[in-house]
Amino acid sequence: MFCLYIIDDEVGVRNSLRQALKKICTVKTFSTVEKALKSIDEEPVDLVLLDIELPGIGGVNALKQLKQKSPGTAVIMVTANDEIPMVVSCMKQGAYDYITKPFNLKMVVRKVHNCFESLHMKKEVELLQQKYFEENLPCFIGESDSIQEVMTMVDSVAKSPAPVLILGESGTGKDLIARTIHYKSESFQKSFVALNCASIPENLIESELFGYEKGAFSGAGTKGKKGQLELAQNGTLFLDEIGDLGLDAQAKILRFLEDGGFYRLGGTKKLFVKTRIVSATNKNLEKMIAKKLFREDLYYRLALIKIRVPSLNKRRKDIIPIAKHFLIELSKNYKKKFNKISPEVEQYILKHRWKGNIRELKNFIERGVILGKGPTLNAKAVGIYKTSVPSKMHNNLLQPLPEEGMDLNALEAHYMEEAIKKSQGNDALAARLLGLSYYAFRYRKKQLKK
Ligand SMILES: Nc1ncnc2c1ncn2[C@@H]1O[C@H](COP(=O)(O)OP(=O)(O)OP(=O)(O)O)[C@@H](O)[C@H]1O
Repeated sequence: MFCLYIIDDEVGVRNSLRQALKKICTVKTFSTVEKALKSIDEEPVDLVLLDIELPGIGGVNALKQLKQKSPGTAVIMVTANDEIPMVVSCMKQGAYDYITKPFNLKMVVRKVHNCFESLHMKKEVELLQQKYFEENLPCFIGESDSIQEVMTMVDSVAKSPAPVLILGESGTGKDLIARTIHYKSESFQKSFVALNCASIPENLIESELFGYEKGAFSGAGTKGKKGQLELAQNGTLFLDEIGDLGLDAQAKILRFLEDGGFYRLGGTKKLFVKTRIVSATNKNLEKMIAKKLFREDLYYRLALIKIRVPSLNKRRKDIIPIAKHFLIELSKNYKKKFNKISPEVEQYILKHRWKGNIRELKNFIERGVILGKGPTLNAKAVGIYKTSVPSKMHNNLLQPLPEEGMDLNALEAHYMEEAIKKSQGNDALAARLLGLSYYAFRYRKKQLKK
């Protein structure tokens, strides 16, 4: 049952309203707003009937205080006929509605009833949105100030249909942020369609984006096909790697952003859809504009709202929470019982430069979960070893630098090859022989082959 507060200094008003409304909700009455504000801590309130002429503080200030303390509470102002400017000001401050004195009690009951209905619908939508969110999105972890700022921005842009451009290095979470924007928007029940512009050959991208009519080109088939823009109708089209979009397709996307219209390939009829465009790239679009590889006018359209996702190395506070989150999630996926990261691995994780950002960190943990036994993720499982070579042995290898200089790369290549031979293809062992982490070794091995 909904809970209603009546705040009015006249006992007669409080009593008559209580009598009229007690059948449809739980009613509490207060003579001052201070008393009501204290009570909110113990019993949250759905709707307040607030007298605009409260002695002392006044209705407008009382409304401000109520909204500050309990932003989700609806407020109906109770007013005498001649206070219309004040009512207008209250509505601007977020009041739901107003009723005028002397009351028509039937009308009061109807207004309160309507308000409860809309609160009920709002709650249902919130629950549904939460369900969609949980079903479609993995958990987003981020404690650092910089990622909190990104999330605040996501919350505020989600509600508008404006295009958003997400910038950041590979693996920083741009895709996840694009999905979050969609599932926090009012069109969360509509489609979220993701198109990776880099993975589609240039000659196919336009038909993929805009669709085609039958017989538009050889191999177009007899039926025609909707493009991703149409499939995301009323929802969101996420254009990942937008920096890889060819100039022809850029021109067509620009036209769509200008008037919401487009043509299917081979089509003569202009089609209109309401699809929100969220795009992302790890490229420097401004440099691409200077080289005439990206249209400046499209850039300004796409980047009406720009979100920059910081690299993991710039938000080191998030590294351990994200690693722990992946450990638990991946442990569940692989039916293992990991629940802890050893101090040695934690130190490594904290010091390592995660060039591949969260994706690289995830792969690192996943490998440990697959190879290790648990419950602790230790150095052996993730393939990080300290050198087992006593340091005095290094001294025997060291020679003074020759006058003519030397080729350090050749020296490294020599010992890399020795270690590969000795370990007979076991990279973890070779890494240990050279005092390198598994990943550092693999990286150098790849460089060796180039
Ligand atoms: N804050 C986060 N919390 C938990 N998981 C995250 C977070 N950010 C990203 N991830 C996960 O990290 C992986 C990489 O993220 P995502 O694919 O969104 O990166 P991206 O920036 O779009 O990469 P690319 O530029 O290569 O497309 C995904 O598995 C994603 O779910």
